[in-house]
Amino acid sequence: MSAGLKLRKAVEENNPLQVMGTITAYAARMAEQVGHKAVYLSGGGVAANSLGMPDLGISTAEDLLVDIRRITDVCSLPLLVDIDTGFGGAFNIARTTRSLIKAGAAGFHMEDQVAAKRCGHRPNKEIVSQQEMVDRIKAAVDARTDENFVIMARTDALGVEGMQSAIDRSNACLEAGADMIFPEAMSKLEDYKYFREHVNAPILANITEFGQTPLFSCEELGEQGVDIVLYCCGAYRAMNKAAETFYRDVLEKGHQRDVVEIMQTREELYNYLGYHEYEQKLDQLFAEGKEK
Ligand SMILES: C[C@](O)(C(=O)O)[C@H](CC(=O)O)C(=O)O
Repeated sequence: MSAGLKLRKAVEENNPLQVMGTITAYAARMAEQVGHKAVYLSGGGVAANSLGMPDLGISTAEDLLVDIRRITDVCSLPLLVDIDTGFGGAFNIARTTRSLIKAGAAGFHMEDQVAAKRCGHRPNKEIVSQQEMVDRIKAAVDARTDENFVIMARTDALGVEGMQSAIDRSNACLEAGADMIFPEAMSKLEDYKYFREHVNAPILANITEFGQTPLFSCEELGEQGVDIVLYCCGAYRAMNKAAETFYRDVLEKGHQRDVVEIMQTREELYNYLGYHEYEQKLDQLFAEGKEK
């Protein structure tokens, strides 16, 4: 079953589907083993984690592809990827689409911001015309080499032009062949319901911390008709806070004894990695040589 089909099935079977942001291959392994059904690669996450840069359209498709391949190599869950504005014109979007499929991604979301984009929860966003966004979607649909690969249109119009524009843009994208819709930065719970009633396709709610959207629960969102709940950066933020605590504590105290309790143990790490199985394999493979 292709990754895209896996994602479509997961959306159908889970109401709503929780999609977990996993910034690294190891985090994806953890999310899978904890029991999640789908994972996500955040554009802001790649910029911050892999490049040490802000989410302002600085990363390239190749930056993303490196992280995608690492994740799909070790995690069998469908991976949804944030491709910002698609990394250029129609031919670039086509290339991005094909490269993501080859790298094993299940789908992407592409947005209607201008190329010099901002995080969706920041002020002063600018969006391209509806026609330009429709052309972006058409380029991706036309380039798709797996018809089940999910093309999700993200619209940042709500905070710029209002609800009606977000609905109109989403419907235009669906007509152009998009499969799912991501209305960015909703602030009211009932807006999801209204939006879903006017957009006949699965919709994603991005429940990102410290942004415009309150931390609605999965149950509350499900009641509004939301199909997918995205936790794009939560685990990453938690990891970063823990790392910062470690750095500060060791600097201040000259030892790490007080922060050991917030750490994952060596054994836990090894279990997620299958370290002991690897070791056994190594011993089996080279047993003969050792006996001599
Ligand atoms: C979804 C998002 O594009 C991301 O990069 O993960 C960001 C998340 C965030 O900044 O909290 C977004 O623009 O919403």
